[in-house]
Parts: sequence; C-alpha cells; structure tokens
Amino acid sequence: MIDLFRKLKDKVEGKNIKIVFSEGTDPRILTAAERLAAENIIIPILIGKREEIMAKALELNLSLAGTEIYDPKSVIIDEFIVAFVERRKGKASEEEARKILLDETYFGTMLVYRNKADGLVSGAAHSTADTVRPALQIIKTKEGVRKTSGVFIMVREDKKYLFADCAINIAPDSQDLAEIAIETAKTAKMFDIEPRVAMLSFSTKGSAKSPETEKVSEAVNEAKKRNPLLLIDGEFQFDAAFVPSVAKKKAPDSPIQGDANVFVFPNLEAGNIGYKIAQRLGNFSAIGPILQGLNKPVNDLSRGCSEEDVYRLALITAMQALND
Ligand SMILES: CC(C)(COP(=O)(O)OP(=O)(O)OC[C@H]1O[C@@H](n2cnc3c(N)ncnc32)[C@H](O)[C@@H]1OP(=O)(O)O)[C@@H](O)C(=O)NCCC(=O)NCCS
Ligand SMILES: CC(=O)OP(=O)(O)O
Repeated sequence: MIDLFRKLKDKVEGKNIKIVFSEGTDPRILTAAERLAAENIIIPILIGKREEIMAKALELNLSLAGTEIYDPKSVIIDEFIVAFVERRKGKASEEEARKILLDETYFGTMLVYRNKADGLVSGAAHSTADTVRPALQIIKTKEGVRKTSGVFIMVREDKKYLFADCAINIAPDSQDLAEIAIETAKTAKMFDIEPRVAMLSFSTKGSAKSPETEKVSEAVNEAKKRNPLLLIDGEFQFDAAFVPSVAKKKAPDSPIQGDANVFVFPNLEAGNIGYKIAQRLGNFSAIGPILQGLNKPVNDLSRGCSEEDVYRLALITAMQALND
C-alpha cells in the first residue's frame, strides 16, 4: 500500500469510526466495505434494501461481517423528519421531508448530521450534484467558509499533489478561488504535505491580460491578504508552476520556483478535465473529490471509481472525522 494510506490506516484503525455508504448494493462499495470491516479500519454502514444488499454480497461471495445495514424504507425515524424540517427552515414541509428522507443519500446524510455516523461516502453510482446536494442542504459549511469545494489527492508512487476545485463550483470568482486555495492548503497539511500553492491560468504573471487572468491574480492577492503565511503565487500556466526550468524563464522571481504541489484551477471546466487527464494519461490515482469546509465529512466518488478508490476515500473520510 502507498505510504500515505498506510499512515492514514494506522491513525484510524480500531477507533470504531462509522462511515455511511449510501450505495449499499454497488459491487465496488461492497468489496471495499468487506475489506474495511475485516481490517477493523471502520464500521461500514450500508444503505439500501437489506435483502438486495445481502443478495448482492452472496453473488459476489463477500462477507457482511462487521457492517451495519439500514433501509430507509423500513425505518421511519421521526426524529430525522423533525430535524430535517428544522434545518431546511421553511424550505421543506413535514410531508416533503418524509418523502425526501426515503432517498438513500438524504437518509445517509441525516445519519451523519444526527451523529449516528461519522461521515459519508457516495457517488459511485450517483452524479456529484445528487451526492453533494443533501450535504450542502443539511450538513452545511463550517463557520467562516462560504463555499465547499472538491479536492483530489493525486498519487503516483511517492508523488502527491492536490488539485482543486475539480467538483463543485462551476464559475468561481476571485473570492471563491482565494477560499479554495486556503482550504486546499489546509487539506494538504492533513496529508503531511507542506503546501506550495499555484493558481493556474493560461497566462503566467501577466503574459496575457483578460478578465479571466485578472480574476486569478486578484485571487492570489486576496489569499495572501487573508493568510499572509501561505506560500501561494500566480497566475501561472501549469508548466511555470511545475517545471523549474520553465519557471526560471516565465516567473523567475516567484517563490514557487516551479515546485508547486497544490494546484488551484480557475474554473470547474479546467479542474475536472485537468484531474481526469492526469489520472487517465498520467497514470495518477485520483482520490476524491474530498469535500472541504463542511461541518462533517461527506465525500464524493467518481462514477468511474475502482474499489481501491472507495477504500482510500473511506480512509480519508475517517481521518477527517477524527480531526473534526
Ligand atoms: C454543487 C451543486 C450541485 C449545487 O447546485 P444546486 O443543487 O443547484 O444548488 P442550489 O443553488 O439549489 O443550492 C442548494 C443549497 O446548496 C447550497 N450551496 C450551493 N453551492 C454551494 C457550495 N459550493 N458550498 C456550500 N453550499 C452551497 C446553497 O446555498 C443552497 O443552500 P440552501 O438550500 O440551504 O439555501 C452545483 O453547483 C453543481 O451541479 N456543481 C457541479 C457538480 C458537477 O457536476 N461536478 C462535476 C463532476 S465532479
Ligand atoms: C468527480 C467526477 O468527475 O465525478 P463523475 O466522474 O462521477 O462525474
């Protein structure tokens, strides 16, 4: 196992952290859940129809020992309905809440919100929007964080980089980008990475001028204002952020010197395309998107994920729960 995940495993092992998997019949989820339970890393809570989960496990020859199963359709938890209506502040009636909470992701998110579980992992079979909307509505962001964002930890052998936002904010403004940079730097520290943040663009230090490039350089200034100790610079093209010899030519005075390890993309088009290229052409494992700045850990998967990705994201989710 890659060193990073071995360290995470050592930290969370045996702590009885409960992680909800709201896609209880997905084979990748079931395979990862079996392994996580057998290794005593977490207690997986599988959401779905009990008989369907058991039938799928039998078909795949997997054990469900050490896991828990909840079927929202067979347990009506009145406490959840009351709490949901209150949290939605007039945006959902009791009748609507009763229907909404039959949805596996909403139900699983309520388990986390009401402290019956420590975190949630979903998205192997659902789109990001459907996975994160319950968390945005119920769990919400921590005080001081305006918007959540989605970061990938990109891993290949001993190389580790963070890419953000690859999942949530479609058209971030300069304030959003500054917040994404600061939150991603915090996430980097969770992985023992000392952040050197590059704010990406199609221009390096004014080589092109447009509202798009100015948005990124404004974000750099804003992030420095909010956190003067953060090592951050831009705007950079990727080569100027990553290749020291190119940095010498394009940005000789930058403190990053072509050695960035945290990359903040200017919008979701660039971020989502960028991480998938590094994953599929560059052979990096892409673990995430890890949602940053929420009150409790809820993390998304790509529908293209492997069972190893599920296992690793569950480890990260457990680690976030321990840190909260
Ligand atoms: C994240 C996303 C689903 C939110 O859109 P939405 O469901 O239409 O959200 P709404 O604007 O209706 O807002 C719903 C709630 O979420 C909150 N919200 C929206 N974006 C948020 C963010 N980035 N951070 C925190 N809260 C957010 C809203 O404030 C609102 O809260 P409220 O209902 O309590 O007032 C949407 O921005 C999206 O689809 N992003 C792209 C996802 C994607 O496809 N990524 C690529 C694959 S990873
Ligand atoms: C993160 C992401 O891109 O998710 P999906 O591949 O499921 O759209």
